[in-house]
Amino acid sequence: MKVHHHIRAFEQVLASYDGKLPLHRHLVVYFKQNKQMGSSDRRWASRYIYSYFRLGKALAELPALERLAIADFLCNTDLSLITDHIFPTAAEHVAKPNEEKVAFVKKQYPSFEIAAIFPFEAQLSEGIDQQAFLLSLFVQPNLFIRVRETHLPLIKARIEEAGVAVQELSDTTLALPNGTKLEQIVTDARLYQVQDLSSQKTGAYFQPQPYDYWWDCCAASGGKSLLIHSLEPKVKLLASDVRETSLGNLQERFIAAGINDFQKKTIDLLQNNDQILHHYEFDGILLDAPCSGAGTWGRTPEMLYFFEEYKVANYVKLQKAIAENVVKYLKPGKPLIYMTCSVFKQENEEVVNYLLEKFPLKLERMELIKGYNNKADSMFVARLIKQ
Ligand SMILES: C[S@@+](CC[C@H](N)C(=O)[O-])C[C@H]1O[C@@H](n2cnc3c(N)ncnc32)[C@H](O)[C@@H]1O
Repeated sequence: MKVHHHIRAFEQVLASYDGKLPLHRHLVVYFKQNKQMGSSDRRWASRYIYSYFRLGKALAELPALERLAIADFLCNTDLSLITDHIFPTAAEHVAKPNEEKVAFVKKQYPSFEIAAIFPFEAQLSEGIDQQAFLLSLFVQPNLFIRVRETHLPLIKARIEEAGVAVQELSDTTLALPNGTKLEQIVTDARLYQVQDLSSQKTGAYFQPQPYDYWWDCCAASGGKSLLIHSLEPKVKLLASDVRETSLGNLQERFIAAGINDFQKKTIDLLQNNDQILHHYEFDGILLDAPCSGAGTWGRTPEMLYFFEEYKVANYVKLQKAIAENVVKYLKPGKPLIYMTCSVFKQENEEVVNYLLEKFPLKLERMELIKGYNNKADSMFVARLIKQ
């Protein structure tokens, strides 16, 4: 029977995964090693394993298959063979709104609490609607791209011609269904950057001026560096990160975007860097800090499933230490932009409060940019001015 085939495929992929690699990378390797799986098998196995992790830590006492049947029901509007087999009473509710589906699960499984999906004691940042945030974890976020205002009509038209539902969210932002093979539709990679909606919105806090010298001190592969450059192409940039390989990707992305005038350096901000940086003074610093990533777990639900709360305190230590090491290179009157993709107050407002107490910084404004109503990530951003 086909359902047993589905069950076996799910159980095998679940057993193969230990949470160490990102799940999408693990699946690429797993499917390569399991060539007998056809495209339909791969699609179902991916759907099952992602849905399974979206249930986070809820109903942990149930056997994996029962949890999967519930999770797959909550995350999808069509019925899977496994849900139909294990949780048949759910069939008539599968296309209903999520609030109703949650209420239905609660009726069948009285121990089900939606808050148990994300059961951390650490508080959420100011302004987050906990219920809306939790429900958003059942939904895969969109793919967002940032484009030049002048290119937007052409790019949008091409995507529409390819039969893909595209939404125009601003003069420079388009939203597409996740999984869209954009590189096959818009073949010139210089015309767009993949960047989450909330991440794009942090740009409103940067306000660079022409010929300013900015430092993106946790640059990774350059998402924020490219954003600041698009806001002010005459900005001078130093991009650094502790990971050299990320800076290699950054360089490739910059060159692909036609940008050649930037510096990059491998710098560990937990060390004393006065030797390398003593003569540097910046007009602005972007500190997109390493964090729990809890605002992005809609994209990576495996992180939600495997996350252990003690790690929040470790990230906070790292965030404070990195901030301490960069503020001294900022000119007076100029901004430090502190950002995380976390929803935890400890990593956001509490780090900002610590910085305000410890350094001559003044808070201009801060915000938790909520992505959950737009099928996007959530990000925190604060603009602090050195006195
Ligand atoms: C949230 S990511 C940055 C994302 C990036 N700004 C973007 O927009 O794509 C945080 C980065 O901090 C870097 N990082 C972690 N510890 C660091 C350290 N001790 N010194 C410098 N960078 C560090 C990580 O390698 C990671 O690339």
